[in-house]
Amino acid sequence: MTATQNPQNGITEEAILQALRTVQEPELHQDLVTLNMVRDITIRGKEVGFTIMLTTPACPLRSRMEQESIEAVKRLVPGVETVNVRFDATVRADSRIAGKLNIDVKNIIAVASGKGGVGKSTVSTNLAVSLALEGAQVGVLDADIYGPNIPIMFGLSGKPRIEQNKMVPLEAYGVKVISMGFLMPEGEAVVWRGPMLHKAIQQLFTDVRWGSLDYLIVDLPPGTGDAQLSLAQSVPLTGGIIVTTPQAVAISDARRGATAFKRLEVPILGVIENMAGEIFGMGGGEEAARQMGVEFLGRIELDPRIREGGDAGKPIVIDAPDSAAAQQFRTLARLVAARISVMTLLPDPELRIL
Ligand SMILES: Nc1ncnc2c1ncn2[C@@H]1O[C@H](COP(=O)(O)OP(=O)(O)OP(=O)(O)O)[C@@H](O)[C@H]1O
Repeated sequence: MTATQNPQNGITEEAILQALRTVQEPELHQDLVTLNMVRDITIRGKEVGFTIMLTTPACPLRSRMEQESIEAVKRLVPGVETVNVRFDATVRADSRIAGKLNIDVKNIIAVASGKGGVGKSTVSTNLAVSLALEGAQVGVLDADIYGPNIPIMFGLSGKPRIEQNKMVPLEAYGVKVISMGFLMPEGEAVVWRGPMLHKAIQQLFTDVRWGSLDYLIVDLPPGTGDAQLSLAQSVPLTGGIIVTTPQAVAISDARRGATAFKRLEVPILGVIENMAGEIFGMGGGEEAARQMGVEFLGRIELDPRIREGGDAGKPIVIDAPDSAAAQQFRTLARLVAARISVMTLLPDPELRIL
């Protein structure tokens, strides 16, 4: 930590840190100094500055922290006239992943649904692109062996290059993408079962040049069968997200999904209700989350532009960034990132399992 002390006017690094001890990180419920988030304090006359190191670039509460920090320093350190707050971010790594997989991925998030067609791939895609738009390093692993349509949603086609025996992910909108579809012979339906499936899924994690990733989003096949089991056994998952639609049938499927995650000891980040609106109604996802005792992460409304953009390889957060649905995806991404930073802070991973 560098600091220019200015003892003449009583403004010291220690006094600034003392003031910042009164500012809480709103999600983590501890102060900025205890969480080691304050860096590079500078003091020039009556002007002080420092960097707050966020645990995710997608932090939804940064303006609140900025305001509270400025107020605290001005109030508690006499003589300070100007406070410049800078932000930087390092995403914390999930301790369950570090060292277990031979890849540099900090967090692995699985997106699941009890049944097909509820918008799981749409959520995976827009969530990934939203996190990348916030400045995070993001990858998507399309493990949906029944309908690997992530490449279409990203507008990607062709096979990945092989470099030194590893696949190089294709890339769009700042997101690295690998799909089970790339491994399947074209036009052939492959029945992946048991050990074959297990091996194929594991390869998508370890035999790919992911580079450094903050978040790897895994689009699971719908349902709660072989593939999900295999995945949860092959790799440590930071958390799972369950996508549902507002209808009752979808909700009971979602509940099955939650039960499967719990059995596999995968922490549940929460439930997303997709396609909410006049046709399907709304509120079902929230009710399902309540019944399951997990967090409700939000609602994405039904918008034909989501389907059109998906088919054309242009996620709505890029194609119609000002639309309500795009804003809902952006908010969702910030919330998921915040939930993960809280989770990775917990000392005992067992505590995370709801
Ligand atoms: N909120 C929405 N509004 C309008 N259309 C949507 C919305 N969400 C998803 N869709 C459309 O619904 C269809 C199914 O979505 P998607 O492929 O994401 O579902 P899925 O659950 O991944 O399905 P699968 O089980 O086939 O993998 C797609 O055509 C998609 O564009």
